[in-house]
Amino acid sequence: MSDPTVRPGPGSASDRARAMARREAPDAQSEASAERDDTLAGAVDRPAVVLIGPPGSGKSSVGAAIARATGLALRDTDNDIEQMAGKSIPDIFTQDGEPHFRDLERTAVRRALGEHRGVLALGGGAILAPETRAILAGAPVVFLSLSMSTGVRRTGLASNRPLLAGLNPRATYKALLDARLPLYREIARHEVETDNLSVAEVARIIIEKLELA
Ligand SMILES: Nc1ncnc2c1ncn2[C@@H]1O[C@H](COP(=O)(O)OP(=O)(O)OP(=O)(O)O)[C@@H](O)[C@H]1O
Ligand SMILES: O=C(O)C1=C[C@@H](O)[C@@H](O)[C@H](O)C1
Ligand SMILES: [Mg+2]
Repeated sequence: MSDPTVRPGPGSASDRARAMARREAPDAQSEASAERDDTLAGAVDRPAVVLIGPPGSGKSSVGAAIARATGLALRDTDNDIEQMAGKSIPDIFTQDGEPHFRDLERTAVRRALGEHRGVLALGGGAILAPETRAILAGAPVVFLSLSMSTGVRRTGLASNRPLLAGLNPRATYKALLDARLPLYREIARHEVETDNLSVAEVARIIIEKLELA
């Protein structure tokens, strides 16, 4: 996978973006940036890194570790969706249904891509939307991959993942992986296999690959 932005020169757009991200509040949203929403999504130098992967792959925890280590701001579109809806993700699924959740998610991802310059963690199913895959083209997307057994273990104790709440989590997780793997790989610039790595190790690999520090 080629990556034209991994080795930016001094004073490059990426350097400026990182400097701005350190100054910016994570969810600062000016009127101007709201207007830029549609036009700038997909621009190559924003955000600094976009994390994708199935539930439990570590997008939120690795994102937080990268943010701590680099000083970049962290944004997680799952949090943005909960703010937009004024309720938790399980409540959105239960009360409004998955299609409504996916609508909110498309909007949240488009906004975040247009205005956030730091570390961006996406929800596990965000890449299901063709529109989202299209606007991710050119962004520094990192796919955190993992096996079914690791995914089931990491998500097993959490009750906040409505898609995995069924009777047979292993089969559900396998079906989810099978359906999504080609989509994650279609848009990823880098893939980090996380089964045998700690959160800190995954974060360090990404920081080095994308020269974020
Ligand atoms: N590389 C890792 N090694 C060990 N534990 C990990 C690793 N990555 C994530 N975890 C643990 O797995 C759990 C799920 O991680 P996390 O919430 O970051 O996943 P996620 O990709 O954001 O999931 P979701 O799509 O549901 O938001 C957490 O308890 C986290 O500490
Ligand atoms: O994998 C998925 O489809 C999801 C993952 C989470 O991050 C949340 O976005 C939501 O629970 C759906
Ligand atoms: Mg998460």
